[in-house]
Amino acid sequence: MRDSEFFGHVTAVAPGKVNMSLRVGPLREDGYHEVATLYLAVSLQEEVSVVPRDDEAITLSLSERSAFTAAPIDDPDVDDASASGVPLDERNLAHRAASTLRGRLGLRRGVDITLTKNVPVAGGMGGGSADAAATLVACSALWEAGLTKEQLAETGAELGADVPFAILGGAAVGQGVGDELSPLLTRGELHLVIVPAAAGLSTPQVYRRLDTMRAESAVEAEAPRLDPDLVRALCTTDAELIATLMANDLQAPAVSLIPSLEDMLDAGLVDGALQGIVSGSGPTLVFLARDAESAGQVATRLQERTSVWAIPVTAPAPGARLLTT
Ligand SMILES: C[C@@](CO)(OP(=O)(O)O)[C@H](O)COP(=O)(O)OP(=O)(O)OC[C@H]1O[C@@H](n2ccc(N)nc2=O)[C@H](O)[C@@H]1O
Ligand SMILES: Nc1ncnc2c1ncn2[C@@H]1O[C@H](COP(=O)(O)OP(=O)(O)O)[C@@H](O)[C@H]1O
Repeated sequence: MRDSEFFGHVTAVAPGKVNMSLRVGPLREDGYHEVATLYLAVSLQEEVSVVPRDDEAITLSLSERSAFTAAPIDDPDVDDASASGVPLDERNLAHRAASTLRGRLGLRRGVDITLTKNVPVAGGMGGGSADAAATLVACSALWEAGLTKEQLAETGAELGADVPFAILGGAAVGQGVGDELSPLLTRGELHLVIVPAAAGLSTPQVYRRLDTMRAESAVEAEAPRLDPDLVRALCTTDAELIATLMANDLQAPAVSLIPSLEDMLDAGLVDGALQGIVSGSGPTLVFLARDAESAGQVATRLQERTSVWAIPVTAPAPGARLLTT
């Protein structure tokens, strides 16, 4: 009897991410934008358990240990899949991951998937992508597929632009639509504070708002490019220097959709953060702190003064990996 059959389940984890820099080029014909981004995996992670079934069904449930299940704000422009919180059907990225991998392997096996969501939903931290990454890793082990991380990342790229990074983890430059990764060798640790918002934002909606804002101000989008000083500063985890170079082209559109984010960004700086930006497409905010002690203080002060939830995290964190087999 094989290990996975003996235990009957496999559990994998995958990290949420922040974009320490996100530069967005013009809208392409395929509806995507060319990006140049500096991904950083954080210690907030999703957990996915898979149990084999006797039939071919793929089922999904949310564990009671989940910290987040919130739905995003209503938007008539947004399709159902993005407007219904965490869908527990074939629209869920974990479901799609299991189904895509099964198809690639030519298998007809079913699986029960349980998600423990610790990354804010629709928050710009790639929680769904982390679920997909952890599902690929867990199902690959359960089905004894013998695939490399690179092969899993290839399959992941079919599911979403951020999925390959959730498999890789650590720190990386992302190009193309965000799926062409160059891993960075970093030394040291960064201390961040994550501030989730009460409601989420739809990623396509934020990209669309950027296009509209650019069109209205007659700004021609240029080919996206990362500041090489920022990449160097990240490799040496030089928090002071990173703080001066963090940037996000999706911040202005996210703030225009949720104006109160601006006040919260100011509050974090008043409370001692070196810098604060919107994470990816938002609305989660990420503050960079000088060290662990400072991150704890920023989080405590923000919570006391504004009654938001502020979570100190560390980075870089490892990519998707098995907890048990
Ligand atoms: C903005 C970023 C920053 O890392 O992530 P989030 O902050 O949402 O997590 C990414 O670009 C999002 O990645 P991800 O959420 O995986 O995107 P996908 O599911 O592949 O695409 C959702 C939609 O976002 C838009 N999109 C995504 C990526 C990209 N480079 N250009 C785009 O215009 C497209 O409208 C696409 O249909
Ligand atoms: N496993 C999943 N977890 C969360 N949301 C998911 C998942 N699968 C699909 N979705 C859909 O994708 C949207 C964005 O998910 P998420 O990855 O949390 O945010 P973001 O793209 O901002 O990082 C959600 O609003 C939801 O409708």
